[in-house]
Amino acid sequence: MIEVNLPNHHYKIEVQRGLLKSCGQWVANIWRPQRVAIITDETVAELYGEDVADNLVDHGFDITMLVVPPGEESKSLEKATYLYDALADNDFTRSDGVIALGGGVIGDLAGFVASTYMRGIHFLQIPTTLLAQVDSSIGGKTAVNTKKAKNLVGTFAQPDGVLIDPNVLNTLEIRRVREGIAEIIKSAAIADKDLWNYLGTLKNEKDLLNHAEEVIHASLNVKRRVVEEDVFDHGSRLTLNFGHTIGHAIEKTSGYGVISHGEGVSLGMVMISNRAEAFNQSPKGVTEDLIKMLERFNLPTSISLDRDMIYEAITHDKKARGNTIKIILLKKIGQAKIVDIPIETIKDYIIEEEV
Ligand SMILES: NC(=O)c1ccc[n+]([C@@H]2O[C@H](COP(=O)([O-])OP(=O)(O)OC[C@H]3O[C@@H](n4cnc5c(N)ncnc54)[C@H](O)[C@@H]3O)[C@@H](O)[C@H]2O)c1
Ligand SMILES: O=C(O)C(=O)C[C@@H](O)[C@H](O)[C@H](O)COP(=O)(O)O
Ligand SMILES: [Zn+2]
Repeated sequence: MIEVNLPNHHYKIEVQRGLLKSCGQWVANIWRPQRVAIITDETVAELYGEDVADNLVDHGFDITMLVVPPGEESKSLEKATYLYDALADNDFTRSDGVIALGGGVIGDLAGFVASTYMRGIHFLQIPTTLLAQVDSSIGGKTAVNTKKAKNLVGTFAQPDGVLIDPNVLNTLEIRRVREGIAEIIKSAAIADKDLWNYLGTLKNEKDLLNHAEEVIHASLNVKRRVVEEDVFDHGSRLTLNFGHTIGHAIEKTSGYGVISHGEGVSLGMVMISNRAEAFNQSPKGVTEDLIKMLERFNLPTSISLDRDMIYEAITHDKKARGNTIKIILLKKIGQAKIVDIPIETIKDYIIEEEV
């Protein structure tokens, strides 16, 4: 069990194989019996929806299932509006709660809806992808995308608890497993050399899944430490955005969901490090180390893209302030730094041709 201690909030993350089957008891330890909306997507609903709902009913909860289509396109204001209406139609009040059951899309969307419906109702996270289990379910960033940019509209809102059952990863497609690994590699690269070295002992994605509990714990601890230090993203938390400036822009310009979040982060980490190395802002060899680690888990490391389109998307990045933007670079493997540059200069970090 991991505890997250924030200035005005404290919650527990439980990581245990098979825990989903007894989630009713876990929820009952946090909430008294009440109305609960399970927000999920069609794929996850089919696989785990009934088990979770039945278990909660057995513990006295009154369940409403709210299901959206799977995929990044559901992280939208349109789906948020659908969910607000559904909560109101089912008479949800501020003493009721939301459970986000799914990947990062569901976590971000359900967290956003819970934190804005009636100015905020309680929510829990039950992440079902590796990415959500190691990154998005903790830390309290919620968001939806707009036509202009990824995660343009969102809140900081912490869950009352996070339940992680690594067994659910058995049904995950391998491409989805890789996406989670991209965020794990990011966490190791910015703040945990031991985790980096450990990842280097694993053969591939399947081998990593065999060691899921250790890897999930280590990644969560990186994120927990960073979030506890800077919950509102004013300073050190920005390092969790390594690879995301260009990554988010790639996701947006490819059409949400075509290049996934994890793939964008993988490409973004390589691109920014490659240029930083050329400009003597990161040490020689760091990009090659990153590429080797990403390739070990079959993540993409190069792409052809349109610099102007990527630049336009980056101008809406939340790390921009006036005419400058903060970028995240590696000081070395296991340590990151935040560098302020004029926003136009980001063009020098965007490589158009496949490398
Ligand atoms: N809030 C944060 O701190 C944070 C951090 C990282 C990423 N994110 C966001 O997370 C999103 C990406 O999350 P994701 O990669 O989990 O994508 P996702 O939620 O779209 O899930 C990927 C796919 O896996 C399916 N799925 C989920 N669980 C499954 C299971 N156990 N078995 C079989 N299929 C399953 C889903 O239906 C979906 O089709 C992005 O929008 C990204 O911006 C947020
Ligand atoms: O929690 C954070 O802080 C992160 O930056 C984690 C990222 O992996 C995640 O993708 C996050 O949603 C990005 O946030 P944003 O502020 O760039 O929208
Ligand atoms: Zn991310």
